[in-house]
Amino acid sequence: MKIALLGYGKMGKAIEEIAEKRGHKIVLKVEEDIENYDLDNSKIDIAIDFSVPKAAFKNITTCFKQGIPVVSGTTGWLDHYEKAKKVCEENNTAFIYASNFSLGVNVFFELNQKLANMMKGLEDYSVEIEEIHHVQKLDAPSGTAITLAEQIIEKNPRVNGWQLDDAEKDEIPVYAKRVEDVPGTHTVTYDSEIDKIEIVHTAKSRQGFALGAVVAAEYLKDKTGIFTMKDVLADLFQN
Ligand SMILES: NC(=O)C1=CN([C@@H]2O[C@H](COP(=O)(O)OP(=O)(O)OC[C@H]3O[C@@H](n4cnc5c(N)ncnc54)[C@H](OP(=O)(O)O)[C@@H]3O)[C@@H](O)[C@H]2O)C=CC1
Ligand SMILES: O=C(O)C1=N[C@H](C(=O)O)C[C@H](O)C1
Repeated sequence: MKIALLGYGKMGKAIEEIAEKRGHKIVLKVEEDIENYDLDNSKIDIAIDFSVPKAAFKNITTCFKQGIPVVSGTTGWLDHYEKAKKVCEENNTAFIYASNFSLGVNVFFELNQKLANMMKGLEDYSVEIEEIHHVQKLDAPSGTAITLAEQIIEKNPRVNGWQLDDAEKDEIPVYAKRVEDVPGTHTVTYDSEIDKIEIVHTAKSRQGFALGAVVAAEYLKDKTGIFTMKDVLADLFQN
């Protein structure tokens, strides 16, 4: 595949390494906030966007308007997700967004939903989420923590929302910590007077995120429509 990397920071570089190992070619690297770059759809099969929250929507929709499918992992821009989907559909191309492309985190998401379903009737337990990331991270809480919170809200009718730090009784408090060099740790805790249940995912490097994004790009390349990591994993486990 000929890949355009929109964002060539920590993740862009990790994706380049894995994509090249899997036989793909990086044909464009957009490293910073530049106004115009050459998106020639005859030279690009797919774009992978890991940039910054304020640039993601423009990067993604510029590709769609050229008929280029997009894998996006940039977090902190999701207020515009529905609009991005519309532009994708209008231009008959393809899109996958995931707050976390790591295969391990996607298993963790399944676990979180199952646990939320089991805990919804147990009123003595409160629930909270903690995420820890490196100090350069621009957004808080992480996209992954928001996905975890949304999954719990969907399963548990006693929970009506989430808040960073101070939450109301019917909301999930989400705590965001910033520590040098941490790639990403997420913990969901259910606590009662009697005991505590915790599930934790600890990324040891950025390799898992990068591999998942390249696998998603391989899945998306010749498709049309809006997909999620659930589709990618279903395809992976089938083959
Ligand atoms: N979904 C997932 O699995 C994961 C998602 N992420 C998310 O990916 C994003 C990138 O993370 P990370 O690589 O660590 O961050 P970095 O800051 O290391 O990289 C982002 C890069 O994007 C560049 N950039 C700025 N403006 C633009 C623009 N308009 N177009 C293209 N690139 C631009 C930045 O340049 P400059 O420094 O000059 O501003 C920087 O080099 C974040 O939102 C993060 O949360 C991260 C890991 C996994
Ligand atoms: O910025 C990061 O580094 C990460 N961002 C994603 C998020 O916001 O959830 C995914 C991962 O945790 C690393």
